[in-house]
Amino acid sequence: MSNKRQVHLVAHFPGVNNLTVWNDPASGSQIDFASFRHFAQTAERGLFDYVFLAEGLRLREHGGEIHDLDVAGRPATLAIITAMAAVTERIGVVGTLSSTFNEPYELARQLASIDHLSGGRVGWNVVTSSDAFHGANFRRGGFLPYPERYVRAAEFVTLAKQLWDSWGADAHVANKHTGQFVDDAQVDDVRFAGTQFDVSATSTLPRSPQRYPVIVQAGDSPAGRDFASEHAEIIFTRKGTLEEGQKFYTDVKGRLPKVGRTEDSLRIMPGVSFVIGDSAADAEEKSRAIALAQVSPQTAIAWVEAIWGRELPGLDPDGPLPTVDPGEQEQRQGQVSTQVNDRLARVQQLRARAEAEKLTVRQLVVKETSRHDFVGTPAHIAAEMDKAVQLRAADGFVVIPHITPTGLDEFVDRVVPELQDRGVFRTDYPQSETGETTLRSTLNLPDPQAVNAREYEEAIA
Ligand SMILES: Cc1cc2nc3c(=O)[nH]c(=O)nc-3n(C[C@H](O)[C@H](O)[C@H](O)COP(=O)(O)O)c2cc1C
Repeated sequence: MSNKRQVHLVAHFPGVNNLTVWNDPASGSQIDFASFRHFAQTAERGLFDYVFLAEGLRLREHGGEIHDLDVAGRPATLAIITAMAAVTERIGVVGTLSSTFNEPYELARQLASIDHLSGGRVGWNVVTSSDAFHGANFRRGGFLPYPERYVRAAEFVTLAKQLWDSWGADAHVANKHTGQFVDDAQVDDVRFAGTQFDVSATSTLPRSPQRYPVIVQAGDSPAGRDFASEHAEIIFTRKGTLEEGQKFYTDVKGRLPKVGRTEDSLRIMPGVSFVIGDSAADAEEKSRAIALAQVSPQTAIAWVEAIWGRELPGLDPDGPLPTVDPGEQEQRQGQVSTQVNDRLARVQQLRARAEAEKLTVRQLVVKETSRHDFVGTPAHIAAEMDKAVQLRAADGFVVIPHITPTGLDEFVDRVVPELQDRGVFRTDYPQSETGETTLRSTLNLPDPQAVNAREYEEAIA
């Protein structure tokens, strides 16, 4: 292996936004297990670190109705990652699960179970979730005030780690001669009293192969970044360009020494899209066609209505932007990118862009929403990815195809060999001296520090 910094790759299952082209003839089901099996096995064939699922907790709405243009109705995360683990050997399985709406005891139990069942290949993307629209589905009946969300997330992860640590390494005795199954002295009761949780519990499970799932985080505020520097081993970010990436990378890695962590203990992985062509021109052409498929005429109108805060009957997607002033009606629920604080300012900004670049409604929405990060031949894409990693804009990428479930195939067949030829990507899954095959060992991450519960409780007292 070369001395160059190595590229990490993660495969994001498509399907939770308009970037997925579900009406392409090549697109398959987002529900059938065959889709998840194909995707996970393709990613494993490509030697990816893990397969990754985002999670939407409520169907999106537009004008008070289910938003009927986007993919909706995918099975729940924990069930899918468990099923994908069953049809793969080495690749990790990572799911997005909210710390605002779940309960630590139950989620810790589920994740430890999957860690056991998968031989130590599970990870958890800790998100705080976006708004009260999602919150209405839950017992809380709304949303946690913004400043408390990361407090809850930190308490959630701390309590979960105490539960995962509560069985000693040798507590599971199962001695057929003595008849002793469990060593009670090695199983601690967990008592946690924080501002969000008051829990007294005994874990029902022995320590799992990884002890803790690999912790991923997605959230960009200063509080989110602090949370990541304390708790996360991977950050999933949208900072996909070289400049944005380098700034983010320096900021987040700069927070680590303050909490006693090394640079290598946290990996930064932007989500990126790609379009592969036989030549640069071919790829550009494909990129334009995919962008148009991602933004149908109806999708363009719905997007503009969401920004304008009103219905816009009769709006021509191939004509100019509406001349009416924005309204006050929230059209879209459940999609962060269309929520605006100052509608008039946003509308003026869009009008200025449309005028300067001479864009129709649909062309403008394409420009605003469809960004293809890596466009070109396989060799070009590999070179650009390599460059971003060497220049510390990222440690690797969360690759997001636009077709379910076969959109990753071409990347694995054509871009992965180019990365290997450059000496920046593995040619096999690593074999550790101890024979470890956990996700954390695949990622080459250090063992995380055990949480000292007493210190934590003193700190928040
Ligand atoms: C790259 C990225 C991906 C995210 N994916 C999800 C997701 O799949 N499900 C979810 O509920 N929230 C997701 N979130 C939202 C976060 O949970 C969080 O609510 C949001 O980013 C606001 O937190 P912040 O102010 O720290 O950025 C994501 C955020 C980012 C930045």
